[in-house]
Amino acid sequence: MATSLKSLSEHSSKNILDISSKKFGIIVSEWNEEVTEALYSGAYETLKQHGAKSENIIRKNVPGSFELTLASQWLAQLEEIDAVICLGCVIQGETKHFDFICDAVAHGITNVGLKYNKPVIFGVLTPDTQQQALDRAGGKHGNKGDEAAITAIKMLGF
Ligand SMILES: Nc1c(NC[C@H](O)[C@H](O)[C@H](O)CO)[nH]c(=O)[nH]c1=O
Ligand SMILES: CC(=O)[C@@H](O)COP(=O)(O)O
Repeated sequence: MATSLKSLSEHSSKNILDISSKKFGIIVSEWNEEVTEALYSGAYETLKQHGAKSENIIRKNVPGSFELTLASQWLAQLEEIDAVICLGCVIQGETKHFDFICDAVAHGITNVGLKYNKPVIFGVLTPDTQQQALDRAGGKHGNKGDEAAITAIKMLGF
């Protein structure tokens, strides 16, 4: 279902896990900062609303989405981290650079989750335009950061 047909922020809180003792790493790409800061706010607030303690939410920044993979490995390898949320926004430009980044990040963080056997969440927007990004970072289609946080919680309750 396309995002345009549902809100990224809509979710059921039924049977949600008690996450008061869970520790989360959130990695934020600095590219398209207006968007990624909105994603971070959504993810942070959603975790808090569901019982996470602020001292158990560890934020790290990376230069761009391509660096999310290595940074997710640095956090996922820490025994005390229960889940990692990767937040970024890769906007289509004139060249194929977009494709290489998106492909690398999607495959990269998938492999980190498999390697360390813990949730590593793909909270990366891959829009064609800035407006599409803003629409999904607290705009008319909700907030991808909310969705990423809920996904992490649900995976911990698997
Ligand atoms: N164009 C975007 C980038 N580009 C930077 C890369 O992510 C990476 O930091 C660089 O290639 C050095 O390794 N990053 C984004 O997150 N969003 C973009 O739109
Ligand atoms: C996704 C990117 O790296 C992209 O924004 C860079 O733009 P361009 O493809 O025009 O160099």
